[in-house]
Amino acid sequence: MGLLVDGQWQDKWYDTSASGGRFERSESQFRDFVTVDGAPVSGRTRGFKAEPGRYHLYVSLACPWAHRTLILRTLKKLEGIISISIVDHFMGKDGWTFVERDGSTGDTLYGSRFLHQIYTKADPNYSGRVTVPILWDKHQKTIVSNESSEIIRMLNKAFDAWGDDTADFYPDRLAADIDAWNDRVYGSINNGVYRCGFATTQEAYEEAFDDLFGALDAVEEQLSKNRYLTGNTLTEADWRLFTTLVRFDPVYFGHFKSNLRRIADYPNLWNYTCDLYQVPGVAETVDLHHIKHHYYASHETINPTRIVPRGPQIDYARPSDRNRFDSASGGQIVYQ
Ligand SMILES: N[C@@H](CCC(=O)N[C@@H](CS)C(=O)NCC(=O)O)C(=O)O
Repeated sequence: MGLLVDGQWQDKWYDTSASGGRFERSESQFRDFVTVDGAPVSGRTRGFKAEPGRYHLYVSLACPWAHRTLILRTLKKLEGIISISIVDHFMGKDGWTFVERDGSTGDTLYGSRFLHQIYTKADPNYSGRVTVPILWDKHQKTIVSNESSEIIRMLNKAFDAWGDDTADFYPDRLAADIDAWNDRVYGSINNGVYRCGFATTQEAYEEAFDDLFGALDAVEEQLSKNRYLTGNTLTEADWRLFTTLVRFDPVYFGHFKSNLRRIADYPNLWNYTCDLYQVPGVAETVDLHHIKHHYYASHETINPTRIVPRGPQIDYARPSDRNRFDSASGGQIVYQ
């Protein structure tokens, strides 16, 4: 674990001393957009045109933020349009590294050893964390974006000339609702599990823990009445939640001490997780070996022995009860 300072790699764990033991995620720094016509979006100066074969995703199969981009790439049928490199699951003193094992591909573009070399290729003086995912432009040899929430918006719309233009995970009519769920889910759940796990004071941990389970209760309630977060349409908000839920029982419950309840203890959240897992193509994006080995082995301050637990036994492919919601009924429960 480390970061770049003026283009130089430094091995450093997160510093929570200035925030009362609270983990605060830093803002992503590359925030440009691929657009259909290549014009920069408002407020930005760099423009990137959507073209097949031009862009590349650097991802970790362990990372929930990168996982979102893999799911959108699959569901929008962009596998042949946007290539990928998968980093190793272990993140040690060199940060994310490229090793070919357990399904990791190495850096298929440049053969680099470390992900930080991709950041310094884009900006030799970069200062900041070296995170996945990265959307890379092979033409200009630069990072377009390292912010997953914005990368998935690009994958959803900009490549429709080649991908599946019938699938829209951010429809205009639901945008406000999706944004509202994203806000709640990001702070309390997606980042909430990290706020529990990386807290370094009891107070910071308990604050994050209460917030996390309060939000999970609210989502459970919503999912008792609707198949998906915003009703009967599967949207980006669901995929953003899913990548945390699928890691919850195998990792966050134990490793991050997020252990008031398992997802399997919430009838609606559990069936919803299985339902989303069973959407064609999604199961292939879930790699529990990478997920468990990454967290348990990489976070030495939390798990100094680096032992990866064998359990729990978990079956996301089991039948779910979510088809009790009939799409024609406006999200009301229809018992069969
Ligand atoms: N806001 C970023 C967060 C990405 C992120 O934090 N990724 C983690 C992996 S799960 C990472 O690469 N961490 C390395 C580090 O913080 O040094 C996004 O959503 O894209």
